[in-house]
Parts: sequence; C-alpha cells; structure tokens
Amino acid sequence: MTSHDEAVAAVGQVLRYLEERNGVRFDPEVLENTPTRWIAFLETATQGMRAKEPTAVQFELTDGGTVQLSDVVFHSLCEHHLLPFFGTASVEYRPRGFVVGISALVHIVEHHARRLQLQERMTRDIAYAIAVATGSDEVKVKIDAEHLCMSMRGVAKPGVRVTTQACASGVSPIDRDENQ
Ligand SMILES: Nc1nc2c(ncn2[C@@H]2O[C@H](COP(=O)(O)OP(=O)(O)OP(=O)(O)O)[C@@H](O)[C@H]2O)c(=O)[nH]1
Ligand SMILES: [Zn+2]
Repeated sequence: MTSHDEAVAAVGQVLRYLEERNGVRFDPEVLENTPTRWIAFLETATQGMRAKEPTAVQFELTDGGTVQLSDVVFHSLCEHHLLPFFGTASVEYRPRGFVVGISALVHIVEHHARRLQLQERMTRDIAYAIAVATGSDEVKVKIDAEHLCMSMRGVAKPGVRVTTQACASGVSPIDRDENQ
C-alpha cells in the first residue's frame, strides 16, 4: 500500500532528478510544496475512478424527439504519458418514455473524463453510461480532442484534432423490470 506521503516523496525525487539532470537548483518553496500540489492535481484529475456513476433524475415524457448536448468541454489525462487531452463532447439520445435531467449528461462526461484514459474508451463508456441512464436504444457520442502528448512531444504536431464516435443502446428500466 502506497501512502499519500510516499507518493509526495516520490514526486520530490523526480524534482531532485531534474535538478541533477539539468544542473539547476529549484526554489526551496517549489521543492517543499510542488510535490503536494501535483499529487492533489492528480487526485482531482482521477476522481471519476473512485466516484460512483452519476445518477439521473427522470421526467416522464412520450414522443420526446431527440436530445443533444454539444460543446461539453472536458479535460482528461492520457494514460500513456500522464499528459492532458482535452476538447469537447457532443452527446445525443432518443428518449423512451422519459427524459433525464440534462446536467446528468454533463456529469457523465466529467465522470469518464476524470481518470487515466484512452479517448476511444472514454467515448464508448460515456455512450454506454447514457444508454443505461436513459434506457435509450439510440445513443451517439462524439468527442473531439487535442492530445498534449502529440502537441508538446513525440510527433510534436500542435492542433491535431482527434475525433472519436460511439453508439450504444441500453435496456429501458421498464423492460428490465418486466424481464425479472
Ligand atoms: N488510440 C489512442 N492512442 C493514444 C491515445 N493517447 C495517446 N495515444 C498514443 O499511444 C501511443 C503510445 O505509444 P508508445 O510507442 O508507447 O509511446 P511513445 O514512444 O511515447 O510514442 P510517440 O508518442 O509516438 O512518441 C502513442 O502512439 C500515442 O499517440 C488515445 O487516447 N487513443
Ligand atoms: Zn499520450
């Protein structure tokens, strides 16, 4: 079991490594507090991994057309480099007898962004979570993102947009109850 203090100390080691590697000295305030700050950042950036799937309030409605939310801004962390990837998600579903509170859809996007991620997995998991929350058999999710691991390093091509799409269909809670 790794404690919080051990994780902070490990980041301190990384800073000392960078001092030696570059022949520099960091400000003592940085050596003292930056490791704690970075661990705190990582805990925020991964809180979706330990939180429960958001619940959605339901409002009865038949023939609700489709519901689409666009430009839901998110920030996630690429699991390969621990660097941010960020952009917008667009989600759409066709209600089956009820609609859900629209903020729940944003909470679902946040929940799957705040973790070490792969963009394709995030897209698929958001689609599935919306299908489960809405019982809809027509869910579409599109994510458009820039990966700092491609902008700042590696191929070093800023501005490349990566677009991923996924569809999902869930089981309506009504159908699920009837099948039990
Ligand atoms: N499919 C997919 N690939 C990703 C994502 N985030 C990062 N990657 C890629 O994961 C790969 C990691 O491959 P490695 O060869 O281990 O890493 P690397 O040597 O740092 O690769 P370069 O980034 O090309 O320098 C790279 O091609 C990244 O571009 C993602 O969300 N989805
Ligand atoms: Zn990466």
